[in-house]
Amino acid sequence: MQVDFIVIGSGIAGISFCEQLRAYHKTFIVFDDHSQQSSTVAGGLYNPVVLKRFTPVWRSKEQLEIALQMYQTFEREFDVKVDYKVPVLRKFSSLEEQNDWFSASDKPDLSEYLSVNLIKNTNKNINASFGFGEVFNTGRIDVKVLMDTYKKFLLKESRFFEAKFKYDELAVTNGDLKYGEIEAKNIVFTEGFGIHQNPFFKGLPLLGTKGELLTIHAPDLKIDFVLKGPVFLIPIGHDNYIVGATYHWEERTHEITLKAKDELLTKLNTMITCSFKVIDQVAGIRPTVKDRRPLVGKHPVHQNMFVLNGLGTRGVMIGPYVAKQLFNHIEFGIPLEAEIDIKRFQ
Ligand SMILES: Cc1cc2nc3c(=O)[nH]c(=O)nc-3n(C[C@H](O)[C@H](O)[C@H](O)COP(=O)(O)OP(=O)(O)OC[C@H]3O[C@@H](n4cnc5c(N)ncnc54)[C@H](O)[C@@H]3O)c2cc1C
Repeated sequence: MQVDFIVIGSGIAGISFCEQLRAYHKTFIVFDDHSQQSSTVAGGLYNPVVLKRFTPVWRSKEQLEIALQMYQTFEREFDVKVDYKVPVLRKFSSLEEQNDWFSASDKPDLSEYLSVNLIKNTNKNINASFGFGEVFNTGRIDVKVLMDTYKKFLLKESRFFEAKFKYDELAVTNGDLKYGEIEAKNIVFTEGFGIHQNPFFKGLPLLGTKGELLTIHAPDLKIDFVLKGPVFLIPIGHDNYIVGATYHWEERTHEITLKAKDELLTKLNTMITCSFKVIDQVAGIRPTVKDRRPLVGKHPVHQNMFVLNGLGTRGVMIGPYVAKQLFNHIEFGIPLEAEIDIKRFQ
């Protein structure tokens, strides 16, 4: 079998890159062994503002434009709904925070994202005496539907190998790539935290930040917006809500922990007063990077070997943006932005 690309990983990074390949009619196959689950568990939220400090996300405008276009195309092509345009309300915990918000909303790079109206709380099940500020251009991608749909599509086309990619079985001779019976012009690694097993790129400073989320069932809560307090509370339908997430830098496993559950429940209990039941808990490792920028680029020796990683805490927005840059770089020779290029670590 001959293909233009082998892609290792079918998380948000892998799917975003494959969507570029599909748009340009490239042939490709995908390997995934489900060894990482950052995308599988992700809350799927996109939001152009850092809500702790009221600053814009790096390249927020460009990221949103490219990402929303990709999800829209995805919905059209595969006839599924993945993009839910849900508002995010930031809960204020003091008058000082309200003031900080209103001075931020005056800044040119934030004014289109932060509402200037103070929203009063009218829901008796929410604790928010200082009210909320609304963030515009936010939403939630149903990453599970995105991934399931894509896997089904790839399986139908016989392009999906549900197997571990064994790095030592990749033969690289004079620039030709061969893996078993497969000959490829290029290979792109989108393995998330799995990069640490990859002999070609494991030297890159991917740190990894474990995160855990709960799903709760809260029939009395009745909110149709994302509530941001000490944690996010994200409505997902049927009176269920995602609560999260935690950030832990020392543990690097996919095990759920009681410690994280307690931490999330303690924070949640400062936000809502009604009763609820925890119905699920999940964990994953975010592919975070030392300088908080993605890891994109070409292997220093093998010219047809590439990496697309380091999507960090915001894969939904940044994935399509960097996938497009990598594709344009490979196919049209357009230089990568210096800030995302792995050359910065060489
Ligand atoms: C708890 C939690 C909540 C989050 N919430 C959000 C959110 O609300 N919004 C947001 O934008 N981001 C969120 N994120 C971050 C987001 O999940 C990541 O940025 C994103 O999923 C990274 O995608 P990825 O494709 O790079 O990596 P991954 O999702 O880890 O995908 C890598 C894939 O490669 C496969 N793989 C690895 N090695 C091999 C191999 N040798 N052979 C075959 N397959 C291999 C793995 O099985 C995996 O499927 C969250 C993350 C966590 C953990």
